[in-house]
Order: sequence, then structure tokens, then C-alpha cells
Amino acid sequence: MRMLNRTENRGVCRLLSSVMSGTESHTDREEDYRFLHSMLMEKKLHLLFKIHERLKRFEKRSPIPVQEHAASLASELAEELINQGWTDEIKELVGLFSQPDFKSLLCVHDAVAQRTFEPTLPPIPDTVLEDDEDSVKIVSLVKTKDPLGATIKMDKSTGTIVVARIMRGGAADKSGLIHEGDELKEVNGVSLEHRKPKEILSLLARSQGEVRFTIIPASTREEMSSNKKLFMQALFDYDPNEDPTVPCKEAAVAFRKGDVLQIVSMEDDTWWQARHLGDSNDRAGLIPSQQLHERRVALQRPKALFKPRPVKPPVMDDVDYGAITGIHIAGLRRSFRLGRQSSWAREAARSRSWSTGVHSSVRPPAYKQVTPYHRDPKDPHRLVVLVGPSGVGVNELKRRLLLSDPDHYGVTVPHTTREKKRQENEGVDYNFVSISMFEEDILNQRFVEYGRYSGHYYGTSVDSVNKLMAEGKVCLLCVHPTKIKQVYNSEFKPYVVFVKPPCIEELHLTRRRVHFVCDEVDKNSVRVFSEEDFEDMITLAETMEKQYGHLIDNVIVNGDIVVAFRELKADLDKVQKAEVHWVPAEWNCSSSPTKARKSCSHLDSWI
Ligand SMILES: Nc1ncnc2c1ncn2[C@@H]1O[C@H](COP(=O)(O)OP(=O)(O)OP(=O)(O)O)[C@@H](O)[C@H]1O
Repeated sequence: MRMLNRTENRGVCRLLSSVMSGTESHTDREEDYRFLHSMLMEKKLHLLFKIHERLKRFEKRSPIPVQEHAASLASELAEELINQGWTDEIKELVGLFSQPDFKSLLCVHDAVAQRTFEPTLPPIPDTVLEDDEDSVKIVSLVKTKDPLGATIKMDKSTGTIVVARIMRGGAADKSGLIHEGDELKEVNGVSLEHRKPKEILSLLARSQGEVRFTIIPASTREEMSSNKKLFMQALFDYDPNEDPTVPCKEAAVAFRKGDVLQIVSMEDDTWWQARHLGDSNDRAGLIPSQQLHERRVALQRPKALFKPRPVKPPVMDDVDYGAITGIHIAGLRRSFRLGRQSSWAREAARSRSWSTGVHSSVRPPAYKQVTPYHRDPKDPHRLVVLVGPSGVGVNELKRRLLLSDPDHYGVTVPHTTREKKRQENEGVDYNFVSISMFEEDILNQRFVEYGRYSGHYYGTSVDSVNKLMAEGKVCLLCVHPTKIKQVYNSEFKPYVVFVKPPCIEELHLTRRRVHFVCDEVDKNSVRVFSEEDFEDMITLAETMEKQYGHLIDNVIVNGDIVVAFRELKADLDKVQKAEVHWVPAEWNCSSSPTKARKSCSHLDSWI
């Protein structure tokens, strides 16, 4: 590099000296002054100034390359020279032209002259939504006979197509423009919404030369999901008009239990900001925070404190004999839940309900964080869990569902340790197992619910639920609400229906002719509902709904059985056809990356 000439040097020196004199008054200590002086007088710094000035001048001149094809010119020249004769000078020059370093230098020159180092991106399509402007990236890759070196898969929680893996050394990897987790929005202008990875492969197969991807980079997606998309399902009704504490009624949002709200701000401890899902109105409104709702619930006086009747200790060896399924379409055998209706069982059920009932200090949450789940037709159906107080009609509704469509609905085959009867079939009526096997499964938590009755174990195994779901059936499970947690995970994605009794008058009207079968053995023993049974049913239903409301997806009031069944059937049909299921956020596959990767790996499609 040429050294600074004297005039230039003087200019820089003068400038730096004036900087020095300007700072003199601010530097008290001698060493500070020396340090500054040596830094500003540093030769390298002066050279940097010089380079900067040169570049500025160069930029102003905007030089145009004299020659854009120096490499081809050199080879043409070499050819011409050879034809002139093979003198020593020509030999030396041709030798120089054929040197790889020289050739590369000319290629680089041409690339700079032609500006081919800059990727030529197509113009941004008009179709790109205004909202997406900041987040969408358009990437063009040139397709050769080799694949692009990436795999794609469908993100189960959002239904979008995402890049699953980038193969090292492939075209996608070399481009550095596509990354794992990027969401593919379009390929060559064709929207990928609702498309399966397979369809995208054929779309890519059809494209020649340049392939243009419209993508949402993974970083933006993460930002969007963490910053913007927090969804909560309301677990209570809220009407600002009935809330005297709301800071501004007009600025508040009314909602019903079950509504999904997008939370946009949680900064205020008392009032969050949210909007209704799919609300075209962009403006968010105020909603009570979880904390505020909890405080209000805590301040509420219990409506009526029902005094539990003194309960005689039941004479039995049952500990947890709960709801054991067992209605089979062939013969429609009654459920063992009916075993609970014997006097000792009812008493025990009552005592148990009170021990975990209204006196429990567990406060139900106000909102449940949810996430959208797009069910793939190949996925198993969601498990349907029916819960309700004993005698309300859970099994009756299950029986009717089974009869209505035996190919679609199914129930699990229970396990038992009792002797097989002559007319019973192994694996059809029961899975007959030894006591040691049963107890081992209890220890390994392989039962959703189990109990003892007449000295024998009965239980519904997790495997039996899995088996039925793998057969493509909608598994109907009746359990005590305390057992919901056993299946409350992304594997079963339970849809929980709470069957609720109507008011006492309607119970009197509708259950007039009902008899309970008390015992599995003595099928002739019958019992009508007493006033006490009805009261218990209503009280227990209230307790259950309060305590397990956050796990419940729908409530069916079982007054008229025909109406209740129709409602339940319509609801389950709707769930099955739903495009989006709002499921608890903790079920999201991504919460367990290894598992998600494992379960999705076979779905990746190579592009
Ligand atoms: N809406 C209704 N109207 C009239 N009878 C009903 C109605 N619902 C259920 N029943 C009858 O009430 C009785 C109890 O119903 P079911 O066996 O389904 O109760 P459950 O909720 O399963 O309770 P458990 O778990 O204790 O067996 C049955 O004889 C059933 O036919």
C-alpha cells in the first residue's frame, strides 16, 4: 500500500491534533493524555482513514469494468498466439495463461465484473400478505439431477410443512438459506396450505431449473409462537357488564367457558389483554388474569355446605373398585360400574367423594393453555372418556353409542383374576390373568383403573386402550374423574365428556322406572333410585364439575336419554370432523423433542 503523501498526512494530522486539543481539557491525568495521543497518532489508524477515503472516491466514480470476459479472452488469445508460431515468449505467455491460479484470478475478475456473486432473486410476489412481510423469506435454489438435500414433514400441532432435516453438503445446506424448522409456505408460487409432504414431492418433481421457496424462517416461527401465539381456553364465563371491578367495560372482552382466547399481554398482574380466536378485529381487550380470578373464587362463600351423612365402614375388601368397563356389543353385558350400586358400594363411593370433594383445597384454574392439533386421518381417534356421578347414565350412553355404530366405537376388554366361566371367552369377555401378573401390572402402572370385587381384581389396562385405538376405533372409556390423569397425555389425547344429572324434578320424572342391577352375580336383585340417591348424584356432580372442570371438554345433561344421546353423538361427530382440536399445550409433541422426532421420523419426505 502506498504511504500517505505529505499533504494528506498533514490533513489527517491536523484533524487528529484538533481532536487532541479538544479533549485536552477533559483529560486531567498525564497518562490518559499520553494514551489518547498514542492512539490517535497511530499509523494504522491513519491508514484506515486513507482506505476509507479511497473507497469513498471509488464509490463516487462508480467505475465500469473494461472487460467482463477476461477468462475467455485469455484462452482465445492463447489459441491465437499458438497459431502465430511457438517462440519462447509465446510458450511462456501460454504457460502463464494456463496456470490454475491465473485462470482462477480471471474467473474472479469476471465474476466481479458481471456481479454474478450476487444472487438474482425474483421480485417479491404480490401475493405475499402485508402482515407476513417481515417474516417471509424467498429462497431460490437451482435444481440439478440431485435432490435438494433436505427432508420435510408435517408439523402435527400446526398442520404446516416444515423442514425436518438438512443433509450436510447438499444443495440446501450449501445455500445456507434453508434451515431445519423453517416452515414452507409456497413452492414456485403454489401454496402448500393443507398439502401433504407427498404432494409437495410431486410438485418439486415437476419443477425445472430454479425452485423458488417462500418460507417462514424457524427463528421467526419460534418468535411468533413464543411472543404472539399464546392461547388460553377459558374455564369460566365472563361478562364485563356484571363485573363492577373492571377498569373499563368497553375495553373488556366477554367470553364463555370453553372459548379459546389469544393472550397478547400478561404484563399486568390483574388484567390481561386478549382477543377472541379468529376475531377479525385486531384490538385486544381486558380479561381477568388467572390471579384475579383465583382471588375472586377464594373470596366466594361456598353455596351450600352439604353435610355428609355418617358413613358406616363398608364390609368389603375393595379399595379402588372404580369404573371398570365391560359392555360388549355381543350381548351388551352390564358394566361392573354397576357393582357400585350395592349398598356398601354406594356408601363407599359417597365417603370417597367427600374425601376428595368440596373440602379439597385444590383451586381449579381459570384458564388452560391450549395449542392447536391438526389430526392427520392416519392418526388414531382421540380417546373418548365419559365421566359422571354414579348412576347418572354414563354406561347407558356408552351402550347406546356402541349400538349406534359398532364398527366405529369400541370398548376395552377388562382384565380379571377370577375364574373363567364356561360361556365366557378369553380376550373377548375378559383377559383372564393370574393374581401375580395383575399385581405386577399394578406396580408397573399398566392400569388406567383397577379394583377388587368379591376378592378378585378387575381392571382396564393401558394396553387394552392402546390396542383398540390402534384398530382405528373410537375407544369409549368410563372412569372416575380421578383416573382421567392416567390417560391425560398426547398419546391418548382424551376428549372428556362430563355427564351431568338434570334438576331433581327431572330426575324424578325420567328415572321413575329405573332399576339398578346390584350385583354381577345376582342379576335379579333390583333397586329403584331413592331420594337420597338423586340428592347425592346432584351434589357429587357439582363437586366433580368444580374440581375437574379444567379437564372436561363438554358437558351433557342427561335428562331425557334420547335427547342426551343425540347431543352426545352429534358432539362426538363434530369432534371427529374438526379441523383443529384445541388440546392442552403440554400435549404438544414438541415438548418432548426426542419422542416427537422418533414418532415423526417415518413421515419425513426427502426433497
Ligand atoms: N336419561 C335417563 N333416563 C332414564 N333412565 C336412565 C337415564 N340414563 C340412565 N338411565 C338408567 O339409569 C340406570 C343407571 O345408568 P348407568 O348404569 O348408565 O349409570 P352409570 O352412570 O354408568 O353409573 P354406574 O357407574 O354406577 O354404573 C340404568 O338403568 C340406565 O338405563
